[in-house]
Amino acid sequence: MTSPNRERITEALSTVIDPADGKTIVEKGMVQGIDIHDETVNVMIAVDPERGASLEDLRLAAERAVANVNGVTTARVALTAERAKGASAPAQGGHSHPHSHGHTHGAERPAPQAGQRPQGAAQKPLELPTVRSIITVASGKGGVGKSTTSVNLALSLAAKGLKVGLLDADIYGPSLPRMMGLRDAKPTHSDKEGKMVPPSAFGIRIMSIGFLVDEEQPVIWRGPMAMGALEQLLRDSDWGELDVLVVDMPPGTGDIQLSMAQRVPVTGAVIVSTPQDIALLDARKGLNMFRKVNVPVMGLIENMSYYKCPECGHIDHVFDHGGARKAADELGVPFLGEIPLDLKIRLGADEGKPIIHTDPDGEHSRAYTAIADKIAAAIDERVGPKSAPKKSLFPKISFR
Ligand SMILES: Nc1ncnc2c1ncn2[C@@H]1O[C@H](COP(=O)(O)OP(=O)(O)OP(=O)(O)O)[C@@H](O)[C@H]1O
Repeated sequence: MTSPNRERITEALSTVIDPADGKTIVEKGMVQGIDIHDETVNVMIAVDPERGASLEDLRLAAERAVANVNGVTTARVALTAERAKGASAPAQGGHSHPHSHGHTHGAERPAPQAGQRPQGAAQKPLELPTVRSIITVASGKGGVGKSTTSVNLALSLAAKGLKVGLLDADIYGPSLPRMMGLRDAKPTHSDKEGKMVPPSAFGIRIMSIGFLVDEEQPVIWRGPMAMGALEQLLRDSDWGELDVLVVDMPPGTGDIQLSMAQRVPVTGAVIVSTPQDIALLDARKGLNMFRKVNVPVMGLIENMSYYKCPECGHIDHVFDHGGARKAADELGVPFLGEIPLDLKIRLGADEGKPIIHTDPDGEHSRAYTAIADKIAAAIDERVGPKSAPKKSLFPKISFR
C-alpha cells in the first residue's frame, strides 16, 4: 500500500466544495494545515468564525475525502477560525494565545447568559469507559498557573501509584507539550480502530491540540468548533485504563467550560487562583459556573501564594495572601492548599521538567503532594475505591 503524501491529500481536498460560493476549499486557501503521521492524517480547515457552526457537513465531506485516499486509515478534520489581523476578539469562547509570546493573561471570556445552552450540548454524553475519574483544573482568568498546577498535580497523583492521563483542554494556548517536555512529540496510531496513542512523559499519557497544530500559530476557535476539537481529543485518544484524567481547562467561564461540564462526566473541579482580589473574584465566577451545571467543586488552590527567600527562609506575602482560604470558607468549598511563588516551579514548568520530578521531596513538591492527597481522597469518596465498580457520575443540568 502506498503511504499518503501531502499532494494526494490536497488533491482529495480539492474535491470538497464550499457551498457558499461553489469553489473548492483548496482553491479558497482554506486548508491551513495537513499533518501526516504514518497512515493518520489530520487536517485543519480555516473558516469564517461566523459560519463555524453551519459547516459540519463540509468538515465531514473533507474527512471522507481524506479517508478515501489510498493508505489513509484515520482521517481527522477540524475547523478553525483564525483571527484576521487587527480584528477584535470573538464574542464568545476564544482569544489569540500563542503561548510563547503575546500571552493574553488576565483576558477573561464572557460568561454565558443564564438559560443559554452552549451549542452541541444537546448531543449524547461522551463515554470514556476506561477512565475511572475526571478532574478538571479551572481558573476564572488566564495566567494564574493553572497549567503548572495541572502538571504537578498529575505527577503527584501518579507518584501515589495512580494511573494518570492529562488532557490539555486549553486549545487556545496549549502549553502541556512544553511543560511535559514533549514539544516535538506526536500521537501514534493505535491498534484500536481510529484511535491515537497519546505521547507519554513521566508515566502519564498526554493529549493536546498542541501536538496537532503549530504552537506558534495563533488559532481562534469558536465555541462549537472548540468543543468539537476537544471531544475529538478525548474520544479518539487511546487512554488505556486510567484512575484519573486530569483536564487542564481553558481559562474563564465561557461556552467551552460549560459544554465540557455538560458533555463529559466530570468527577470534580479544582479551581486555581492567585491571591489578588481580582483573581479571587474570577475564581468565584468559576465556582458559580460549576455549581450551575452541578459539577462538584473539590476545592480552591491558592497559587503564587507567598515567596520564601531561598537564602534566609524569610516568607514574603507578595500579594495579599490568604484570600483563597477566606473565599473558600465563605463559599463553603474546601481549601486545598497554597503553592508558593518560586523560580524553581517556573523554570521546571517552562523547561519541561516539573518540580515534582526534579525535586520530589522538596518543600514545594510536598505542597503539591498534600493537595493531590486531598484530591485522591475526594475521588475515592465520589467514585468509590479503586477496586469498586465505577458509579455513574453524569451531572444533572439545571440553569438557575
Ligand atoms: N507557583 C509558581 N511559581 C512561579 N511561577 C509560576 C508558578 N505557577 C505558575 N508559574 C509561572 O507562571 C506562568 C503562567 O503559568 P501557567 O501557564 O501555568 O498559567 P495558566 O493559568 O495555565 O495560563 P493560561 O490559562 O493563560 O494558559 C508560567 O510561566 C509558569 O511557569
